[in-house]
Amino acid sequence: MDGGRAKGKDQGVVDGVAAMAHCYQEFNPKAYLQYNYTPPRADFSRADSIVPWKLGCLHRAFTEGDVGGETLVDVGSGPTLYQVLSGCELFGRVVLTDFLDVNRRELRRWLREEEGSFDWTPYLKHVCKLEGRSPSAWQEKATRLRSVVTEILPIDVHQPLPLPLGALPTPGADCLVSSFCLESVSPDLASFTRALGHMSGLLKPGGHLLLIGALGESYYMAGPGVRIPVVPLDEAQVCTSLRENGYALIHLSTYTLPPDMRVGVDDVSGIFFVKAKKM
Ligand SMILES: C[S@@+](CC[C@H](N)C(=O)[O-])C[C@H]1O[C@@H](n2cnc3c(N)ncnc32)[C@H](O)[C@@H]1O
Ligand SMILES: O=[N+]([O-])c1ccc2c(c1)CN[C@@H](CO)C2
Repeated sequence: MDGGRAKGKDQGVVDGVAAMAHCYQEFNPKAYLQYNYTPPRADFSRADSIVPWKLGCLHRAFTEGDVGGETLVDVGSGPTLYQVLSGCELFGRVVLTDFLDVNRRELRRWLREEEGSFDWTPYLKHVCKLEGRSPSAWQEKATRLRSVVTEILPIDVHQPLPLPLGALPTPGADCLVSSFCLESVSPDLASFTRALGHMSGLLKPGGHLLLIGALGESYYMAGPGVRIPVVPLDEAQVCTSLRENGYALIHLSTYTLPPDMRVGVDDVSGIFFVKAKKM
């Protein structure tokens, strides 16, 4: 109770979202990259490593022939670029987005080839191999990526209009990709579903959504002592949220973490990959 009045549902929503935003003030991009995007989770010599699985899903989804257009938006990019390594070959305009300036600055560091940026070379080489190209084509891919990433924008999926007005052409993006964002920024399942709806407002009807997320995760570490709560999801909840937001599911696949991929930085049990179409 606040001042003797029962808090309305809306106030509860505002408080939950504000609490999540507060958690993210301590997000440490370098630590996050170290925890999740280096071996064993990013071990390209292991068929059962998480990152090669994600890159394989993205490669297949982008190269089946039904996805295309001008604009690809990545929602909640964080400090990572792997999400668009396949998509960058299909779209003339790739928009990266994140809630935090520290992450947007980390992305710019790589795009501008500045000192101290994360080394995405193994990822570029792996995706070139998936594309049937020589791994030595990784520099071409890096050049392509740098040429099509036109903006790195602030975003808030809890706002009905998550991006600055005018950021996208009127019909919306041709394709959205988002990974580990919605469930790790929402206080509960209802908020996750609402945020999916807000995000979908960025996508044109008939456009495609590629969504990667955590299953059964209740927290993750975003730096030493920085523990961020996560909405624990199961596949059925993901499918229900998609349906409630007007998506037709095209494909859902899941990955179950082997014991040695559980490295103490979260309690995630599985990963889902969704390809869906906005009806
Ligand atoms: C778990 S990280 C995911 C990063 C990256 N997409 C990946 O695949 O690893 C979640 C990201 O969501 C961002 N975020 C936090 N609050 C957000 C909000 N309200 N709207 C959009 N993104 C938000 C964080 O800054 C962080 O970069
Ligand atoms: O194994 N991974 O590739 C990987 C990458 C990113 C993340 C996870 C696992 C699990 N936790 C989420 C935050 O909710 C972030």
